[in-house]
Amino acid sequence: MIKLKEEIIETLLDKAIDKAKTDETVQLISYTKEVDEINPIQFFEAAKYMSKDRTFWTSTAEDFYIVGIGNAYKIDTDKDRFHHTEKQWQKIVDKAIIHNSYQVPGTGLLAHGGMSFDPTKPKSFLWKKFNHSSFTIPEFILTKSDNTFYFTVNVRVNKEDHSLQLTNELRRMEHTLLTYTEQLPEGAAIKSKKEIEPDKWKESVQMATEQIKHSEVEKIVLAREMRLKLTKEAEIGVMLDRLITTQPNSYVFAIESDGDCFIGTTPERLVKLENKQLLSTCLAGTAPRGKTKQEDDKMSYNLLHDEKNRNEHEFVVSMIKDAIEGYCYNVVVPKEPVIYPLKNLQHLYTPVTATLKNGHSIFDIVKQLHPTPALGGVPREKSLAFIREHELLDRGRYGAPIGWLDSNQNGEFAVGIRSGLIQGDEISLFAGCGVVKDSDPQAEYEETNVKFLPMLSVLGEKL
Ligand SMILES: C=C(O[C@@H]1C=C(C(=O)O)C=C[C@H]1O)C(=O)O
Ligand SMILES: [Mg+2]
Repeated sequence: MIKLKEEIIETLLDKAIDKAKTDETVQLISYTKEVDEINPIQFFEAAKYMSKDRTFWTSTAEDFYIVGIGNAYKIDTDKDRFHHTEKQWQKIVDKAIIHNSYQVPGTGLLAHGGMSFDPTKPKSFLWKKFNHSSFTIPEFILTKSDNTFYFTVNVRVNKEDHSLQLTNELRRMEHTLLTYTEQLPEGAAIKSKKEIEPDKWKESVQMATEQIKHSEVEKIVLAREMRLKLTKEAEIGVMLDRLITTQPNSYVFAIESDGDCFIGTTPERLVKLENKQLLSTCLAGTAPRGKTKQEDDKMSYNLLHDEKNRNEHEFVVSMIKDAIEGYCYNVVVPKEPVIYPLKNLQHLYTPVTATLKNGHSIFDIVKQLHPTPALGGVPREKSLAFIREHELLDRGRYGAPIGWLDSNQNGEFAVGIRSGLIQGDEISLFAGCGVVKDSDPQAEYEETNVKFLPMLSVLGEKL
């Protein structure tokens, strides 16, 4: 195994401190080395008392993990978020001293974070700890890719720093993070559960169908909230661990912000970019899973041939295709969706592949795509206006882009659904569904119930 020699870190730090002295600026150093196998959940847990800013990301199908601890830099903004974040990020990348000999996507200097669903909506009390857009460059990152483990340190250096002192401090933190062996604590369970105004929500679905029948609006996604009280403070590590083992074909994510935590297990990829190759996903149209193989196959067949669900899905496909065409070439869209099976439900799925044109970034694509009709509606502005007026919820980060990007222009964003906001011993869960002209409020209500299950089940709810 190649390990970065400790002297190199010291040399890098010396170089950066000298530069900080001459330029009168703060320098950002990033160095990456390969380390022995380590469980990403343990790495996350090890930092429990070290930082209130931890980030967790995995794609369970690919066994790919990024876990971030602390922040070397934060790009936070409420206004003009794509432009501002991209400009800041580019500035940081241009000036940083990067030592990463691996070039593996998701290693080295990277930003991890997300945005709110609707930046025009004033922030409510529920989401007080989350800005409309916030990206962290973690101080310590563990990346697992192709069964290889990488440890990255991003450190800010100023002219008063001493390289030996800093090296010792970093070495101490590294030791704590990489050698933690405590068992996971006992998870919290559900003490009480409250659906927020379910009848009013069904009325809003009815109203949406009326609007769809009588105007040019064709689809509106409506979400609702369930508030849980737990037996003790939520154990984020335990929840992540359980989500990973129970949710195949999904992303499992967590973003902490000053003690609150947005957590979830979403199957919905917004965009993945690797060496200019782009993959986006249309995911809309839902059925439960069958109890037997035969019943399951029948439900898949019915979903694939159901006009209402195909309609819901098609809106997403045509929008994503239109949205990326100006930014990409070689856009390939299969003609028919296939089934995307999850533990508790199944979706219609169409993957879209393309090659990103030079001069564009993952932010350009996220900006174009969000919100897709899988979370907003058709047409975009009119459906958003309906949501703003009638939804009984501040979505905050629910349904919004969450993900990471590295300094080599790779990155991945998912849509933050099947998710919840943890606040100590309470959690708000969110679930929504695509309302079209022939939606039945009771059936949509039941669809949202199934979408709550992945999060409820890791808190001990028996299915
Ligand atoms: C809105 C959610 O999911 C979205 C709505 C779907 C639908 O209505 O069929 C399916 C997948 C997602 O695009 C959610 O899970 O909260
Ligand atoms: Mg649906």
